[in-house]
Amino acid sequence: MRKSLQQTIENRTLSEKAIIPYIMAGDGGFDRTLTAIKLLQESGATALELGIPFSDPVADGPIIEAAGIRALRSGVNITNTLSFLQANKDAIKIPIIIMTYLNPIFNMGVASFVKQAIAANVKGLIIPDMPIEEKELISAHLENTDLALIQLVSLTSSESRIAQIADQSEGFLYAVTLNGTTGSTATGDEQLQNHLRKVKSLSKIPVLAGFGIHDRHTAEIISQNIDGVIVGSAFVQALHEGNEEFIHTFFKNKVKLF
Ligand SMILES: O=P(O)(O)OC[C@@H](O)[C@@H](O)c1c[nH]c2ccccc12
Repeated sequence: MRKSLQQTIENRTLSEKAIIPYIMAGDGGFDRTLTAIKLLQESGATALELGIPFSDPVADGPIIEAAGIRALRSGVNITNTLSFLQANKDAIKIPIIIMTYLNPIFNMGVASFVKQAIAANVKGLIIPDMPIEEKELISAHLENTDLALIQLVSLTSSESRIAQIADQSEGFLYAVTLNGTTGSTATGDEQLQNHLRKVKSLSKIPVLAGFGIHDRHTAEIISQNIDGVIVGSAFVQALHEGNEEFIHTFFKNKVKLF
């Protein structure tokens, strides 16, 4: 089933690339998260990746880890994040993608998690510590829903592995641009461009790149041969510091922040 997240990404203006910011749920309080979501959607974000704070965020670098610690300290978890989304469903116009590790989902119970995510109008899921071989644990609960289970390919995945993962991904395919944690620095060098061209050629669904994309310039270079980018640490940092200028520059506009 082709899920609506894929359609949203394909429907963007042809000349434009999709931009999906990642932010940490409840960093600075849920009021601030709502303000940030409104700002980003008005600025032109295609969708939003919302991270659930977790005590052992293996894929995350220092900026997102610190945001996670702030959120955890103020009591943010998967349940109150979904309640927050459900309560603000009408104000949130862009598709929300939840990024969480497997453990919090299992703690909550997969069926109950899926039910509440759907009630909160969540459109996508990124679960970085779930290998594709185990996706049935979640995907069995997603049949006939509009919740897309997004898969990741890494720089070291073989061609046949990329093809296999692309085939099973929903919404879009997430191409990780570096071997490391979030918040490192990616460059759009020729080797990466070749890799992304290859990923794009092996995928029937849109391809977005993420990890280390820290400014507009890098986003433009990296998205040349694919459909768009995901940008986390740079937005998390800018929002934490109240740095409106960074967001204006990234989206090339002037929507008011706080
Ligand atoms: O922070 P960066 O370098 O811009 O990377 C994207 C990213 O933050 C987001 O997609 C993400 C945050 N935590 C993750 C864990 C795994 C995969 C992806 C993510």
